[in-house]
Amino acid sequence: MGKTLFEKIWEKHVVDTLPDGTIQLYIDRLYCHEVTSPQAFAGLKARGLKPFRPEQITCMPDHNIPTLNQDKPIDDPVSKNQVDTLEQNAKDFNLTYYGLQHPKNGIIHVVGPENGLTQPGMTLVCGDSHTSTHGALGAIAFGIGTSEVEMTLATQCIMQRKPKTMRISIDGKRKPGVTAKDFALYVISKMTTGGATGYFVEYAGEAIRNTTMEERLTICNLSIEMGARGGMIAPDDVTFAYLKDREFSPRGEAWEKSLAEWRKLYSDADARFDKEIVFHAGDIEPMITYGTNPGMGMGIRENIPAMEKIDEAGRISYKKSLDYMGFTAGEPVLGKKIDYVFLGSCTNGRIEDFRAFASLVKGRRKADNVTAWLVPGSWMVERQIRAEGIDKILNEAGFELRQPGCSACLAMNEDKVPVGKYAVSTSNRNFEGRQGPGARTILAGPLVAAAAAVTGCITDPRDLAED
Ligand SMILES: CC(C)[C@H](C(=O)O)[C@@H](O)C(=O)O
Ligand code: SF4
Repeated sequence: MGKTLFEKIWEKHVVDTLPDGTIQLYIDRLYCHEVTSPQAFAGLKARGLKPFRPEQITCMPDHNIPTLNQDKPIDDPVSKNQVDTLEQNAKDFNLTYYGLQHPKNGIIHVVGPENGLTQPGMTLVCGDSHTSTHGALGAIAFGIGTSEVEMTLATQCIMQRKPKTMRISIDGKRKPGVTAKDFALYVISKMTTGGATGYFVEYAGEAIRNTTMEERLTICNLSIEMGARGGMIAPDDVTFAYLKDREFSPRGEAWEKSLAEWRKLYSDADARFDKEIVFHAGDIEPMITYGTNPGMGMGIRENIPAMEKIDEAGRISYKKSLDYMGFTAGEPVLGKKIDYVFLGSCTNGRIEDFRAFASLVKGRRKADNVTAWLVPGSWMVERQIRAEGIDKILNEAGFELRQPGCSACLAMNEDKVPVGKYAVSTSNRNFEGRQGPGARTILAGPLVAAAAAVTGCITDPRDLAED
């Protein structure tokens, strides 16, 4: 029987199998950020250990950093301490560190791929659930806890149970105006937030094959929001073209050698998945969420599901969720006034997202009732925005660019949405309080965010495109 993409990579990385079936898995890359690494480094130090493979570890602060005045000391003492601690740990152990304002700093899940650190066939971990993003390049990438960060620092291995495999295919061609974020929100709305728990997902099908590399990163990023251990896409010419000549990509003869290996990374025709699911791209509309988890999503023109449509057991929490959002079951969300727009995060903070946003706001003006935070996912994205003149288009439309970081995605810095206010956000989580205490988050792709930013309310971007 053939092998799945997941199995091909997994099997190459198995070091040992314990009597109880637990696998000791070799890890090619460990990424560390400031939130989930301090105790891991402290544990390492307490045991007198050193990182086993320091050259395979990259550290950078991203969660706590301000998006203005990054040249000044961080005001918030807790944030400052976390960032300083990561810098000190990286220094103590001689690890690669991209600190504040370093040209390669940014959100770890944006920086890894764009520098060619993440490559097909790798195993890769980080103390962060959205590590699933890196699977877009055809790698096994997943989030781990802090004690596992410590284990990986010390041994470059991790103890894991082999997850089940699931293939989610999206067949056919997408409609105009539908983005990768819409694919992801659609899939999660159908799967629910627990629908892929225990599985490692491979995305396949015509509509996936026809995505750009950045779109694939968006899709894999959201895998965790349906409970999946990770998500991945078989590498192909799109992947290889993206990786060619990136700073840490192999070069010359090594590139050719890697390419020959990478071309073997696909699921064989007779490979068996534990679960197969098929969706049709033509069914997918621009999406928005109306509730307090990423599975509560719908086409932007639809009405919020009526109470009768909800299982009786779920009605109390459904009502609670809508109450938090200030929405009523059965009503449309289209036309609702909003207060904030956040373009950014490891989901939609890449150059293509800024291009998409700019394409729609070009020649229009930011709505007066909207505060907009446009936060590039990294300095590399920021530089490209300027090189392409996108910043000028944004400025002319009344928008300003901020400095890179996680920012309002989880509001660990000053970028907090005030209580009761609505934010259309291109990030990945709309949990209660995620963007600030009492903040109300509506998840969407960059085009829906742009349409909201210029109209001040929830607007179908296709209506503007037809103006
Ligand atoms: C802070 C970190 C542990 C967390 C995660 O694991 O995802 C964060 O990145 C998030 O998006 O909620
Ligand atoms: S951008 Fe958001 S989702 Fe991504 S790592 Fe940062 S906090 Fe987590």
